[in-house]
Amino acid sequence: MDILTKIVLDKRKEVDLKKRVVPVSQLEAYPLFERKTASLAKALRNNGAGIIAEHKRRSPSKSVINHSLNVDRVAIGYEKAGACGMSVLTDGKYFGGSLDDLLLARAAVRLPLLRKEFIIDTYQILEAKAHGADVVLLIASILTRKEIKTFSELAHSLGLEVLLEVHNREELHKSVMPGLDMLGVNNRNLKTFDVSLETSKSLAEMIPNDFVKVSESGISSVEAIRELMPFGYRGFLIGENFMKTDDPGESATEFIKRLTHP
Ligand SMILES: O=C(O)c1ccccc1NCC(=O)[C@H](O)[C@H](O)COP(=O)(O)O
Repeated sequence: MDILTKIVLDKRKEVDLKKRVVPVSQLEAYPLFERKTASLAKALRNNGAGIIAEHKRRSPSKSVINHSLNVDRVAIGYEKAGACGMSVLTDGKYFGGSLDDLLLARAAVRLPLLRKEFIIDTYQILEAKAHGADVVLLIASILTRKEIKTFSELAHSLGLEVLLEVHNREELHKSVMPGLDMLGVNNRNLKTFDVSLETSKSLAEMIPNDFVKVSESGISSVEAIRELMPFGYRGFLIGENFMKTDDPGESATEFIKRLTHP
């Protein structure tokens, strides 16, 4: 069984259990549920650097990346660096994240926050809103077209934006529809973990121009971003490259400085 299938099977069990402990009515009563969200799409359209900096402790492809940092310090560092937004991995089993990470990042910064999660149930979208997210990730390979439509409608009704992630042409054709805010191309094949920027380059021209294009994963240099910009990408999701250092905020600062002042 490939890792993505395994993650999704575990996620279904996890969500079923959570629903019994924290019912929707309780999520809707969280103070953050009423919060007015910020727009990541707008920030990416208006900011030359377009960096979405990620908080990621470990991953199936790299095991341990960094377990010694406080998420709020990382968030403050990313905000000071000039990132457009922050991605917070909330999966516990495979990435060492949690919804508390999202809450702590929310308390620390005003940056648009992406809940990076394997969303397979509307419940997780309500959870995202209740814990301070501005954006949810929908992964085309684990959802039907109907689910993508229902989930993005729910997200929008809560004021959340949607970043839809694809990895190939079939996923793109299956899932492009009005109402998505950003379209992300993941350079990492989530089944084999192979990473190639060619994935972003080859899919770029098939993405309608009304979506903000985001390139995700395996970006470790300013040169990579310069290669991707001519293909229309305005957002660049970077995790490991910042998180593997002792000070991800400082690392993001240097990176954005080099990008914007060549
Ligand atoms: O990162 C992984 O190993 C991974 C494995 C299986 C599913 C998802 C995975 N990562 C999620 C992401 O998409 C990345 O964390 C994100 O794009 C940042 O990537 P990177 O800059 O390469 O850390």
